[in-house]
Amino acid sequence: MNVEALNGRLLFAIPKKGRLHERCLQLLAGADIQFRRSDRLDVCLVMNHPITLVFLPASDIPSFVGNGNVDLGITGHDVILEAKMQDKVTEIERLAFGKCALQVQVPERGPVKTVEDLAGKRVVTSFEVLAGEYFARADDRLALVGEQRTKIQYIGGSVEAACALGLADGIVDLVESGDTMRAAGLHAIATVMNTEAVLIKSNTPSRADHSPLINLIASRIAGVVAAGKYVVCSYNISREALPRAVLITPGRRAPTVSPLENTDWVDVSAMVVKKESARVMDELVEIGAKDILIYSLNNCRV
Ligand SMILES: Nc1ncnc2c1ncn2[C@@H]1O[C@H](COP(=O)(O)OP(=O)(O)OP(=O)(O)O)[C@@H](O)[C@H]1O
Ligand SMILES: O=P(O)(O)OC[C@H]1O[C@H](OP(=O)(O)OP(=O)(O)O)[C@H](O)[C@@H]1O
Ligand SMILES: [Mg+2]
Repeated sequence: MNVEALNGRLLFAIPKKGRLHERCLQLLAGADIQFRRSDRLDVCLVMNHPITLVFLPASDIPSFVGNGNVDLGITGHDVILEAKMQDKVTEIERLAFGKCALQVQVPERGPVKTVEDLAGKRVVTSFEVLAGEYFARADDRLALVGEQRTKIQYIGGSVEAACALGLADGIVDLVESGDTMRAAGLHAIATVMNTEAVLIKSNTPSRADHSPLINLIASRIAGVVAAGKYVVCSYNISREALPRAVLITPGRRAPTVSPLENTDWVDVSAMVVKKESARVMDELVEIGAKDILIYSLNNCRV
């Protein structure tokens, strides 16, 4: 890769592996950001925009973006706070994937039942900053000082094994389905924070002004995210029941209502949150709607 080739290009950091990688590639495809990544190469030119993609570990992306080495990035909200970069980056868009919770976990069959029981003991985590802040508050509440305070130890992975190995009395780690936690004989006793993947930009871009391109990419990505969250619901309803129907499907701005030829019925279509579409259909049936159809969206701009 020729360094010259990077000049003037927007640098966009993408997680190179892990839980966020595959979903990021889908998002780039949906936003029509085209590239060919040769084997193992972590820097790659986008063919149809003046953008260079940089593939990095998710936890390194906040500081690259925050320090202005990279203009734009996708990573977890959790690792932005862990890297203390929340004042150096702007979260442009929540991406609705990579959702999980950072939780305090202890052995299911053990003496520790609460955060207060665990305070002062040994906690192992990959999130030493967030866990440190959380337990510092607990220690302060309990007026623990010096050696009495919670001992936070960092390990890079497989944190869930720490209690069984005798390294820790509790851990702070991410939980999505809870399968990892349960398999390790642990259960959660508190939530430090909830997280999801976010699109971020640097507050101190160190190179050319890429604002128009950043806005274009952000708008395309927002469209792909919205298309995954909404469906279009269309149905026929009598004019008399229309006011009730509009309450059920208010749309994002307002529903589209078109008259049906030679009847006192109308055809209504509106965007509906995907997760709520079954309930919405039930309610429409109840007020006499007919021919209720749900369409999924490939892409949209809202
Ligand atoms: N089980 C999960 N479900 C949803 N999101 C997750 C999960 N685990 C991690 N994440 C999110 O993904 C981010 C990166 O974590 P991940 O474990 O995927 O990366 P990694 O540690 O670099 O990769 P790997 O674990 O494959 O070595 C986390 O900071 C969090 O925001
Ligand atoms: O609640 P669950 O659905 O089981 O997901 C939680 C697990 O996912 C992540 O691990 P990852 O797969 O990244 O492996 P790692 O521990 O090697 O990072 C996280 O560190 C938890 O261990
Ligand atoms: Mg991991």
